[in-house]
Amino acid sequence: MTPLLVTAAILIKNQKILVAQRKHSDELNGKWEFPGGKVEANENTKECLKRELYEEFGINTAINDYLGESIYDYGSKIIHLQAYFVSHISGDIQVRVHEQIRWVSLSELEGLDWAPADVSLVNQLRTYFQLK
Ligand SMILES: Nc1nc2c([nH]c(=O)n2[C@@H]2O[C@H](COP(=O)(O)OP(=O)(O)OP(=O)(O)O)[C@@H](O)[C@H]2O)c(=O)[nH]1
Repeated sequence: MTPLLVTAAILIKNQKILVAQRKHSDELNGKWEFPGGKVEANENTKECLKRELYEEFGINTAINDYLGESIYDYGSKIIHLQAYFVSHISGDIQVRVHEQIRWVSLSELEGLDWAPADVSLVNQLRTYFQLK
């Protein structure tokens, strides 16, 4: 099975990280994730992330450093997540596709019910900021 390439945004403001909860109707039923989505045929990962953040929240962003990746086998599909640090450039956040969003501190990340593929990214983020 070919892994699906999916991007994820680490958007930090006032030392809080933006996290988003998938809809309860969704396949990952209310799990928390870093916003982003599937890379389309005509774009690279950074272009994908900018597009997804505009579609999901109506915001313009700049895509910065690469954090890392997580490859997770859900059984029916394999997700290859690639995460980047992102800056919010303009536009007020409108929650268009998620159940809700939250701004959480690094230490609060661990208490959320994450999509399984994201657990490794959360750990990488904590390591990046040397919380482990
Ligand atoms: N965006 C995003 N997707 C994730 C994360 N973790 C994770 O397992 N996924 C999975 O990766 C896939 C990406 O789906 P998506 O629904 O966000 O992407 P999309 O907007 O391009 O999809 P669509 O066009 O089908 O609505 C889903 O299967 C989702 O369950 C994450 O942190 N962010």
